[in-house]
Amino acid sequence: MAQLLQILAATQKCCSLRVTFLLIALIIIFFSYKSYLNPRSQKPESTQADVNLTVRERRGLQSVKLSRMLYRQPQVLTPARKDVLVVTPWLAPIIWEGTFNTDILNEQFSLQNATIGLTVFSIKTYMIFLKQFLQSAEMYFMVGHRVNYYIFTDKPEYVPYLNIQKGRQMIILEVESYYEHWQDISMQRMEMISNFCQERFHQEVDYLVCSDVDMRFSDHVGVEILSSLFGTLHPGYYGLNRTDFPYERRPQSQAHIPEDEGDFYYIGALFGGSVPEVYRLTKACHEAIMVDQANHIEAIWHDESHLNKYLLHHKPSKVLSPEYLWHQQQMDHMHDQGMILSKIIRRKKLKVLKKNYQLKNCFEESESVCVVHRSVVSKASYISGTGRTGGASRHGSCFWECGLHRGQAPGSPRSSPGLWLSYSAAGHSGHEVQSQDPSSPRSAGRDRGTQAPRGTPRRGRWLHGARGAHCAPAGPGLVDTRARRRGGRSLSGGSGRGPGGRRRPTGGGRGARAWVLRGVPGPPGTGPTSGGDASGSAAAPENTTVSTIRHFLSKEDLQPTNGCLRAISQVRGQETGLRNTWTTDKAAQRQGCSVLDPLKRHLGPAQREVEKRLQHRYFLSGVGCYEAKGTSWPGRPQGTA
Ligand SMILES: CC(=O)N[C@H]1[C@@H](OP(=O)(O)OP(=O)(O)OC[C@H]2O[C@@H](n3ccc(=O)[nH]c3=O)[C@H](O)[C@@H]2O)O[C@H](CO)[C@H](O)[C@@H]1O
Ligand SMILES: [Mn+2]
Repeated sequence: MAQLLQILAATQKCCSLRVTFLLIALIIIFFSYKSYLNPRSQKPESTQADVNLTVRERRGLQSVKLSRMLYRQPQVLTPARKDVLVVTPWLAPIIWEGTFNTDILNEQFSLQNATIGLTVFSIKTYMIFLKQFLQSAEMYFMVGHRVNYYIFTDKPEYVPYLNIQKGRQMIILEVESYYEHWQDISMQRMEMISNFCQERFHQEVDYLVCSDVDMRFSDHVGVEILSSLFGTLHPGYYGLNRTDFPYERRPQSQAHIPEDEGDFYYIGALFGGSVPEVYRLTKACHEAIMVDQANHIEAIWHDESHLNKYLLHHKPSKVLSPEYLWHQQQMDHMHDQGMILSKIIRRKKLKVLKKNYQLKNCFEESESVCVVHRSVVSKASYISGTGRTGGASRHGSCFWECGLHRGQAPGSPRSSPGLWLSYSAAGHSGHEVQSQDPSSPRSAGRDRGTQAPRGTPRRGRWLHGARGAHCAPAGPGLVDTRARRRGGRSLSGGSGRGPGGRRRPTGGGRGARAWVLRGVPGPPGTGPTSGGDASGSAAAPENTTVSTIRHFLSKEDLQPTNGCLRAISQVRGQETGLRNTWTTDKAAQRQGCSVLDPLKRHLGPAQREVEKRLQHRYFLSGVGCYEAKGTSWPGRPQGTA
């Protein structure tokens, strides 16, 4: 009996031990499963570390450690989307919400240990869009993956300081834009991207995403978009016949596409792929642009036309649906398209910011860039783009003013009349006006925007000389890479040219100045993704966030009160007449579009002078210079079926 009791006790002990072990094992399994099931809940750095280990082990031909994922089985009899085309005839997926599993994609992508480069251009006044673009990218672009932002700008000192996430870098590439017209600047991107692919991208990143700057991310854009070559469907032309696409139709242009060809109409604002593919694309487009230039023809939609030609002959391996680029302003005027898309678009991932294409106002309040037009003569009155009057305006993270002033501009160290534009980060009430005497020889060249024939090399530059003190962006983690790069491998183009020296005739790449801002974990609440103030401006060094761009007009150019608007209308009329390619485009004319050219023939000497001296042509053309008959939306011909 005693023996029996002993055996029973031993069995019980053994059982309780087993139960304890079982419980511990269950707890371990539970926690590890939880994190497998929800990779997004993992910290990006721990995911990366894990993946790195896996990749290292695999590369060293050691054991492969693959994580276990649980997800819904693909339903072979239930298509993910029935309402839209999800694959092209050349078997490239068209990326629509509902067709992919982000967690699987993230996990698989992490195994590649790849870095993504996001190129964006903020040349001249387009700097106004950069902060919001970057802030939103920090929230939504490739979250959890390594990202290099490549910011091409002619004004590195105006690049906003942001606390970027760990594993990300902001690389400011100083390039000189020697073009007067926004169309040229837009096209010049092809050349610059191709140059920098050779120069550095191929060493630094695996994929490139090339984007406009006048946009903001409004939802997640992740690795689902990446492939060797991708383009994005233009929302304005979704579902139209190829004959209605605004391809370049003149056979004289390299971008020419005949009416019986074409798959889709791709938007110029978002494309990308692997570095070698993006290099091929941008190089081919740049070369085609150069041939066109030599033949005195400019494709109807500039780089976008050439992009469309390229993607027709080099089929992209992925196509992004219009969910990736929402253009509300255009949709408002393309009723049918808006109707079609509103039914099928589940998410709007990138939104084009509003630009005021009308003549009425200098600027318009857009989603979070608030712009106030101020006609200041004797009394300070403010007229906002939305019709509000009185006082300055603060909205979102930016504060903007534009207007005329006689006398002292806020914070101006000297009094001079002029049209000026200033911006400052939220939380900063002051203005910094960089004074420049309009009559000084230094300001007579580039800064004043004297007209030069297209492509003419120009002397002088913003960033050297007396204003050097303001030049280098400041801020924690910011490294001027010039020294390192000069000391490193040889750069075929040297360092460009010295102050006052001659610009290289090609546009950027070799020898450009660059600064790198590395993402470091900021104090809690300061990062844009940490749920705090999205402006991230609390720690911003003054020089990089508070800046002013000034434009000078002489007194006689401007009439009181409405002078600003009048001058702008005149310049715009002039510019439109000079530049808009629709005039010669029969297809556009057939669609009832014409160029707004009310003032071209009526320009007197004074107005010509204004036109000559306005260096903010870009800014104006950014505001808009088109008008189409029968619609208030200008821009493109209406693609009615
Ligand atoms: C949303 C969309 O449809 N975008 C395309 C469209 O016009 P957009 O009206 O969007 O062109 P845009 O004025 O935004 O110019 C394109 C880009 O060039 C850069 N930029 C331009 C001018 C300037 O002074 N400074 C500067 O930095 C900037 O990054 C800008 O986002 O057509 C262009 C060519 O006609 C391009 O193909 C754009 O990608
Ligand atoms: Mn744009």
